[in-house]
Amino acid sequence: MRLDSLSTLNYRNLAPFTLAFPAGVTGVFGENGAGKTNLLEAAYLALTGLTDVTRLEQLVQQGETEAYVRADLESGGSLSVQEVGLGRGRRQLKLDGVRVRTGDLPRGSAVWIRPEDSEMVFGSPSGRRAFLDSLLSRLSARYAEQLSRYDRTVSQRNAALRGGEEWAMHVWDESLVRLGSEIMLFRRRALVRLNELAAEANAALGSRKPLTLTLTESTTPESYAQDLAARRAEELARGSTVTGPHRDDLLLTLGDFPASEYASRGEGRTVALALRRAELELLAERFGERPVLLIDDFSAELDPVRRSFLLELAASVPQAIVTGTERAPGAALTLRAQSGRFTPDGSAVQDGSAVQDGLSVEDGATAGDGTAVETELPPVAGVGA
Ligand SMILES: Nc1ncnc2c1ncn2[C@@H]1O[C@H](COP(=O)(O)OP(=O)(O)OP(=O)(O)O)[C@@H](O)[C@H]1O
Repeated sequence: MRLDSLSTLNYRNLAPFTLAFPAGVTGVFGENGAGKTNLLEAAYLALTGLTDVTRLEQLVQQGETEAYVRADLESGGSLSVQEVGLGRGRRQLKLDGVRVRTGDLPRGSAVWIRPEDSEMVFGSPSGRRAFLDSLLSRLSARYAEQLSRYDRTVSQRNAALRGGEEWAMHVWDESLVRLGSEIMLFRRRALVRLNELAAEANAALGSRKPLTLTLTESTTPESYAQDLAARRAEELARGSTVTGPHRDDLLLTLGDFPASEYASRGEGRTVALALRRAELELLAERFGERPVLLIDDFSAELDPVRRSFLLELAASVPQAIVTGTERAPGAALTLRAQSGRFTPDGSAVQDGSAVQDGLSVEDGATAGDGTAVETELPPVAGVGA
């Protein structure tokens, strides 16, 4: 998978641009607040259609009402264009000019490693479930579909519980058991390979304690219906569904103990990196192509083993974008980030635009020859994805 170029307009603090990326590693360095994370976030959104920001207007530059990102991609020898238009609570996706849903975009196109990944280890079960569900949804469109049906069923069932509609429960239970059981079985199957890959990555990170991933399930496919019936009174009293895969956890055991409670900060960071490498390898195995790797703030990684692991991982994929407050070693291209603008290292910013060795940094509405570049804002009004 290759990101040939990325364009943004009105995206957070980023000046409008079209950036061409070479194969290999692109290093982006600059001071705090320069827009490095925003660049990776925009790239991830354009590549996958995904964002974990719930209030989409946060992604739109202050003072503007709509934003736009576009990725020109190369995959298996063919080219495609993915566009995302953002407005207040709205997201419109296009693939080669045609409106699509997130699931219609290539699902193995990018992996994003961030400093806050440690929260997966130390935070609540919902963060670990989100990691698992997001990965499995990308591995299987069927999983994504069934999970979204299951989540809708839980919400509707909760409303019925709050309304005291005990008489309707058998209908909700039937859907819940069918969808929930499929989700549990899929998770169990996927976990076998995920576990192997995470253990390998943990060892490659020099950890002397083995890493094991297990599911802690609140019920099983075999006992789900009985468990729901047994907890009916409690559920009616609480007005919520208390058993099922939406309550499960991905237990990360390092050595003999749960990492969430016993790991040191550094060990937790190692576990988080192992999970991300496992994600990358699983997507590569599933789709037969290595994703674009986005690494945010490699320079925050002070441990030399983890730092070289990150840089080696970046070198193991056809293309990676690596940000930091210092230059990434071995980069094919180095960009300096400054106030939402990106210029090749060493080149002067001229009227906000620069061109060097196949890289073009085009600012605003005109390219070098004065013609319009890909920054026209597509209509996003009245749509949702
Ligand atoms: N919607 C928005 N409109 C305008 N500016 C925004 C918006 N959202 C975030 N910003 C600004 O973008 C700036 C750059 O943030 P970013 O996280 O990309 O910096 P960074 O270069 O990664 O910094 P660090 O090295 O500290 O991680 C921040 O100063 C933030 O206030």
